[in-house]
This record gives sequence, structure tokens and C-alpha cells, in this order.
Amino acid sequence: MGPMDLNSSHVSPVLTDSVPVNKSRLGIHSSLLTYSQQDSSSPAPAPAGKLPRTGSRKSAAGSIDDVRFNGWLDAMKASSPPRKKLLKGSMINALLPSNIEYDNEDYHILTVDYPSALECFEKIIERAKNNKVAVFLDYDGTLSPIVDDPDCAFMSEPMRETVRSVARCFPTAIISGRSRDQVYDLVKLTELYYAGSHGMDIIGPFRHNVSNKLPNCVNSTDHQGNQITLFQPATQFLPIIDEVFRTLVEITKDISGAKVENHKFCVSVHYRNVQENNWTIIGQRVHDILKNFPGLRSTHGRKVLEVRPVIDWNKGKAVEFLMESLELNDNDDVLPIYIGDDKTDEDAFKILRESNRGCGILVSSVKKESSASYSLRDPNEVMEFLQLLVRWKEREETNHFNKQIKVKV
Ligand SMILES: O=P(O)(O)OC[C@H]1O[C@H](O[C@H]2O[C@H](CO)[C@@H](O)[C@H](O)[C@H]2O)[C@H](O)[C@@H](O)[C@@H]1O
Repeated sequence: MGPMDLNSSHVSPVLTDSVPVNKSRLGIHSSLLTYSQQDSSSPAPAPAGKLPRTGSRKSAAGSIDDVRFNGWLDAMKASSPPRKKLLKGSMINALLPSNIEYDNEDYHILTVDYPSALECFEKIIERAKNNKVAVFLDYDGTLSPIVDDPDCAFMSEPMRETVRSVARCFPTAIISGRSRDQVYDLVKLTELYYAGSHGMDIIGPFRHNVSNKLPNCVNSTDHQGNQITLFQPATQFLPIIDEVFRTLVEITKDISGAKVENHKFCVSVHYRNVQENNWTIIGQRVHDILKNFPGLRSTHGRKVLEVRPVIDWNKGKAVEFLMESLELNDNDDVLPIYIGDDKTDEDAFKILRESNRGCGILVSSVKKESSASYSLRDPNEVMEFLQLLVRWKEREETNHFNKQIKVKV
């Protein structure tokens, strides 16, 4: 894979159609107008083009919105596992980043359903015939530890070097909920492909005849002169994303600790640093605002509400798109590996599971329901797993080389 400079300022500006999203015309390809991933705790989204009701329907038992909202609050509470204390002086605790505390027993419970990808490495890798692997990585909580300030979620230098080595061995992409520019600024590696905004902003390898198949997909050239393909299936939503971002900043500015991030095709409303007794307020306000934006819905991440367009596009679709762009889709030899920690990563795990192909690895230190097949406890274990992959590839190549020498002799 050729190196790419993915800073979007270096890519020709594309898809600048600024037709505002309105009730009658979303202006997006019909194939994207429904979506499969629905957070069970989210209010049912209004179908594109239809305004939702604005008032609450009251009943003796209270309003339907209240009932829905309690679901929201539960989901907000459950969205990120509480950090658990380990025994003082534990050897393992001493080795871990100071801002994270793990409970080993919880992790062992998780491995009953999702065995450790480190322990099962040989089993996983034997599915990669002819040494072909494609690696897809989430960013927050996978390559960098979860920290209180989203602006300080840096990946360590050893992790960066590890990801660089992986990308030199296999096609590798990062698929993040952050904007593509932001995740690139954090990762700073030109050897990878990047998909930002939960896969709604992808730079992948150059594809021929893109326009026939997918609108909002254009070929372009990056700063280093490499031909690339840019895919942005939610361009029509840019004006309302901007509007909702400004509105959300406004309605949360009096809530101490709230933080709103604009990720171009989606918006994150963080409540990690908000006092728990204010979570109801923040959740209710976001919920209420979205009634005025029928083209948008919200899902839960780790102590974050993610506001995004109502289109049938997610991290799973992004994996499929990249596999096709990399011309790996028709190649059963290739083992796609996806590593992620969050709800939005479940769409990618599902795609791999349903196609009976590849391997989803959940990053978690506590029990969770997931469509992944294996688990890793934390970003340190992710790094260890990636290093195993690199060493395996090097070993396989050495073996192959030695065999060829023998044949010649
Ligand atoms: O898809 P991802 O790359 O995992 O992005 C998901 C969200 O990640 C970031 O928030 C999360 O990490 C922060 C830093 O550790 C943490 O403070 C926050 O509580 C987490 O939710 C990012 O800031 C969000 O915009 C992404 O949606």
C-alpha cells in the first residue's frame, strides 16, 4: 500500500453540494435512506422527510417520552464501565497506565464468551491463508486509553510504531467516530487509510468506475500525488450538522463539564465530566433538540451521545467499502481483523460475523454483549496482539524465503 498524506486540506475539495437538507428532499442516494443500526435506547427516529411529533403524549402512567427518556438515562449510565479498583500494590496495576484501573475477575468473566485474542492467536491466524490479513482499528479506547479530556486521548509512541509496522505488513485502516482530520492528527501515520465520522468520511485506495456504483464517491489526488478515492455518503447533511452543533453548544453551555465536538458528519456531546445528577438534563436537552432535526438521530458511545445522520451507513459498511476498494472482497484468502471497544464497532463485528468471515475483537475489561468473537483487555493488549501479527508475518516471510532458497539449491 502506498503511503498517503490524508490531511484533507491536501485533498482536492470535493462534494461541496450545499443543498440544505429539508423535509422533502434529503438528496442522498436511496440505498442509504434507511439504517440498520438502531440503538435500542434511542427514540425511534423519524423517517427521513417526515417531521416527528413535537409534543409529549400523556397517559395516566406518565408521558411516552418520559418512558423513553428513562431508557436513555439507563443507557447513559451504562455507556462506559466504571473504573474498578484493583487490590493495592497489585503487580498488574503497577504496569498499567495510571488513569485506568482494571478488575481482573471481570475480564475473566468476559473471556468465557469472548476468549482472549492473545491466547487464541494461533487459532485466529490459521484462518489467514497465504498470509493475507487486513486490519481495521478503532481509535479511542482501542489505540489510546479512555481519558477524561477527549483532546488528550493521545496514543503512545510504542503504539504508533506498532501500528506503523502493522501497516507495512498488511492493508490497515482506522475507522473512528472522530473527524477524519482529527484522528489523522492524533495518529500521524501516512501509511494507513482513515475513515472518520463513524465511516462517513473515508479516504481509501483509488477505485476505477466509482461514480456508477456509489454517488458521493470521487477520485482525487493526495498531497503526495497518490491517487485516492474519497467517499462521503452524508455530504447533504453538512448544513444541518453545523446547525445542530451550534445549537448543542448553546444548550449545554450552562452544564458544567459538558463538551460538544463537531466531527464534520456527526457531533459528539460528552457527559463524562458532567456531574451525574445533571445527566438527565443533558440527555433530555439533546433528545428535545433532535425533535427539530428529523434527519438526525443519536446513539450512545462511552459517556457520549453521538448525533449522526439517519442514513444506512456505519463502521460495518465502511469495512465493506474498504475491503472492496482494496480489492479484497472477492478474495476468500484474506482474513479481515477488526478491533474496537465501542457500540459503534458492533456494526463492524456484525458484518464480519454475518459474512462468516474475519475476526472481530472486542476491547473491554468487563463483561459486555458483543458480536465480536474474541477480546483484548485494553490498548496495551491491543498493542501486544498487533506485535504478534507483525512477528507472525515476518516469520512466515522468512520461512517462505528459506523454502525458495532450498528449492534453488
Ligand atoms: O470511534 P472512536 O474512535 O472510538 O470514537 C468514539 C468517540 O471517541 C472519543 O470519545 C471517547 O474517548 C474520549 C477520550 O478518551 C473520552 O473522554 C470520551 O468519554 C469517550 O466517549 C471522541 O471524543 C468522540 O467524539 C468519539 O465519538
